[in-house]
Amino acid sequence: METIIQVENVVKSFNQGSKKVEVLEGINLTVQENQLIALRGRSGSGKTTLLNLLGALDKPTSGDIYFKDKHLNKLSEKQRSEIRRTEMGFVFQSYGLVPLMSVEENVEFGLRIAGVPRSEWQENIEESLELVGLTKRKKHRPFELSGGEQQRVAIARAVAVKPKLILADEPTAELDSKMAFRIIHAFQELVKRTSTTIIMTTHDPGILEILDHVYTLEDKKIAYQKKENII
Ligand SMILES: Nc1ncnc2c1ncn2[C@@H]1O[C@H](COP(=O)(O)OP(=O)(O)OP(=O)(O)O)[C@@H](O)[C@H]1O
Repeated sequence: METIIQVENVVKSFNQGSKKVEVLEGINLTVQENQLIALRGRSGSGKTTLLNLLGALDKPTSGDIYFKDKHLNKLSEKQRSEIRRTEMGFVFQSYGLVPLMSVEENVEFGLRIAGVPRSEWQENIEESLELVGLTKRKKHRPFELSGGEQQRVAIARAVAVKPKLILADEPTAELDSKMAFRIIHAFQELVKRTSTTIIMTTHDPGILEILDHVYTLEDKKIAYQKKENII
């Protein structure tokens, strides 16, 4: 099994006014490919901060993060952006959809910038829109959709690329529970069928219960949660 993410002694602090606030302190984490991982923790515990570091959107104050064999902190901004574009998918709270593009064009745009061969676009678009239940809305533009539907477009856009790593910040937050489980099952299928790894944050006890790998951020540290202690 290939290690996709290796985090070693990562510390992250922010300057808030004249104060330096430490959010993460000595984080160590190894993630293998083909895993679906949930990250939980109370509001403000640093979940988004950690996802930003794993996705090379931000740099740790100290410590090392490796994506496959690449030391993320040592890469140039251009190299980091190239990795984000071609090997990672993001489902973040501001969905980053292009307002002038329809649902299917937004997904297609994701495939284009990730460098997926054009011959695969149509099938990937159809498959990913079907997964999130938006086939019938594919001609609509984001402003015609609800928050939950926009969230599902962002999920389809990430899933369509089948990247090495998907980072998803509360991807099911705005969905009803039936749709939330549908998305989680789609994630489970994706990690089973392709070499994708998914790291998602969630507070939802029903979702935490069905996932095999749950990590908790608490007191600036991360801990692996044994299945029987999750809820
Ligand atoms: N750019 C920043 N500058 C200053 N402080 C920041 C910055 N980003 C995050 N923080 C602080 O870091 C802490 C952790 O924030 P983060 O968003 O990672 O938490 P979270 O666990 O994702 O919370 P939530 O569940 O509410 O989304 C918070 O106290 C926040 O104010």
